Amino acid sequence: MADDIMTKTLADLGLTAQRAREAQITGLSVDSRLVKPGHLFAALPGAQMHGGEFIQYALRMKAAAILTDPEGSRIAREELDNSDAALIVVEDPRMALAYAAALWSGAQPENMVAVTGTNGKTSVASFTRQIWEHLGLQAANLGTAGVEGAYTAPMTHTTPEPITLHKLLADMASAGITHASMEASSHGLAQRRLDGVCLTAAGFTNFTQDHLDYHATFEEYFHAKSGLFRRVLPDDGTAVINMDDPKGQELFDLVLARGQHVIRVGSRAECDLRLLARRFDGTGQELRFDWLGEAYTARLDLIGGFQAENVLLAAGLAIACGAEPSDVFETFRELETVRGRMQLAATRNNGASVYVDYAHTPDALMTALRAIRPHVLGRLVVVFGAGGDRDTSKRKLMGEAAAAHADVVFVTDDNPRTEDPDAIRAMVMQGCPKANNVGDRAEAILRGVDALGPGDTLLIAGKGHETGQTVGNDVLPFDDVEQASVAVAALDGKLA
Ligand SMILES: CC(=O)N[C@H]1[C@@H](OP(=O)(O)OP(=O)(O)OC[C@H]2O[C@@H](n3ccc(=O)[nH]c3=O)[C@H](O)[C@@H]2O)O[C@H](CO)[C@@H](O)[C@@H]1O[C@H](C)C(=O)N[C@@H](C)C(=O)N[C@H](CCC(=O)O)C(=O)O
Ligand SMILES: Nc1ncnc2c1ncn2[C@@H]1O[C@H](COP(=O)(O)OP(=O)(O)OP(=O)(O)O)[C@@H](O)[C@H]1O
Ligand SMILES: N[C@H](CCC[C@H](N)C(=O)O)C(=O)O
Ligand SMILES: [Mg+2]
Repeated sequence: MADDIMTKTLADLGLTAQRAREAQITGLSVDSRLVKPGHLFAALPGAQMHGGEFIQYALRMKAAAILTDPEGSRIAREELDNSDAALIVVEDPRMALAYAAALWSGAQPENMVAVTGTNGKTSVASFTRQIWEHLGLQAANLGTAGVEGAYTAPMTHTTPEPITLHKLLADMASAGITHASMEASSHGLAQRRLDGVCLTAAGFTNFTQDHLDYHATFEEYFHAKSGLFRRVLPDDGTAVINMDDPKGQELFDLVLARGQHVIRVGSRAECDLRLLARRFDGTGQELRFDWLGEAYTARLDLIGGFQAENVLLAAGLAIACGAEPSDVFETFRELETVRGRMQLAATRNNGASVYVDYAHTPDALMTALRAIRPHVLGRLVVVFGAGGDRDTSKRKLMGEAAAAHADVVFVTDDNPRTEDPDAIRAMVMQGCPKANNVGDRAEAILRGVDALGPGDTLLIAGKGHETGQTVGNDVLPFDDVEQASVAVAALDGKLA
């Protein structure tokens, strides 16, 4: 059975070697530690170092080809000169790798859509998949929470690097998945991870602060996101844009200049899918909207106005892939909240509710608190923290958002990673000096639940679906939904 190992030539992978050397490629890798004999090793320019530094190790592991940029080939000139391996030097090796990975793995689900934006990617990708499922299609979504739907698999990244991504897409296609929605993170876009994906449509949710640890400026962060429309979405693709976001118009102008199709979503008069009115109640909301001037009403069993925006964007993506609009709108009442996004986690004996949400940016925290407010009769309590080894400038802003939009605030730990948790909380507290500072997250949740009287609501923000607390390099089991039940059980004498 050893001879069933797949091999491809460089030409099969769309690559041309210098010095006209050919090679039979047995696999692709970006990490020298994973190179096997016959692999193509992509030596990429990194944030910490240049992958060119590792070409010597890849050659020692018998890599058959090296893909890199002029800098990488300069770093390893001597080793490359003394080697038989084929050498491919291009200006953008990440882009070349993305296409090579697509050609290596072959198949993708026929209808692929991607969604970018600071907040809402996972939610939109999930709602799109749920709409497709209700229309009887074989569908999956992939991103922060792994692959979900008619095909499931764990994932370690929101947008995995291309070798992993295309292996997954090929496996999904061969399992019969015809429709897939994926998240395009700004890291993924900046690093060309999804450039080899054949998109039918691409969606934009919103643009606010996050990841300023990775992107040097706001402009660079937006430039990475807009790459989905400038570069990845083909000329005949459809852009689905939330026009309520201030960046919506800029993207609309961009896709119009490229001649792509566009579906505008939002509450503004020019929108194709336009939200006209909504009414909130205890368990969800009623919507009135129109599609190209024709009016519809629908019920959503989802908490929070922003969920309606996410659902309409998902509807736009499904329509862009050919679904009948009125059939799409019929599915709205069936849509379920994404795990850890405005999820009702527990209810106290006095009727007070506890929600878990993944808000981990200043804007998301404000949005989540404002979204819950119309459902709250009494006080709104929040428990949240900010992640370690991540954008430090968002911490104080998150504190300010909590102080401005909640009545009682508990600042706690959220994945301190390798940072000092006390120092992270101190930075958050600068934005909400009157808050309670409780490092232990379980204790903070217990105290948050204890503070709830009749009509009050607690929002536990920041970890959503996560099942661990990362302290140093250890991941300790921790689940906000579970902790909410434990706290309610302890205080109200219920079984957890
Ligand atoms: C910050 C970031 O995105 N880093 C990615 C980047 O690594 P880097 O530029 O830092 O790499 P480096 O350490 O400088 O090394 C340069 C090159 O040498 C290679 N190398 C390194 C060491 C070695 O022994 N041998 C070797 O070959 C590395 O694989 C790399 O290709 O390029 C690597 C190869 O493509 C990625 O694996 C790596 O993702 C890391 C694992 C990561 O954690 N990324 C996170 C931040 C991320 O992408 N997150 C987003 C979601 C963000 C969000 O929306 O919240 C995501 O899509 O998941
Ligand atoms: N349309 C929206 N506008 C503003 N905030 C939103 C919106 N949708 C979701 N949020 C907030 O952002 C949080 C994260 O939502 P979601 O996981 O869908 O976003 P994401 O873009 O996938 O995040 P990540 O960058 O971590 O992958 C939610 O828990 C909610 O608080
Ligand atoms: N994908 C995001 C998730 C952040 C979630 C929050 N719980 C944190 O750890 O900061 C990140 O890695 O920045
Ligand atoms: Mg996500």
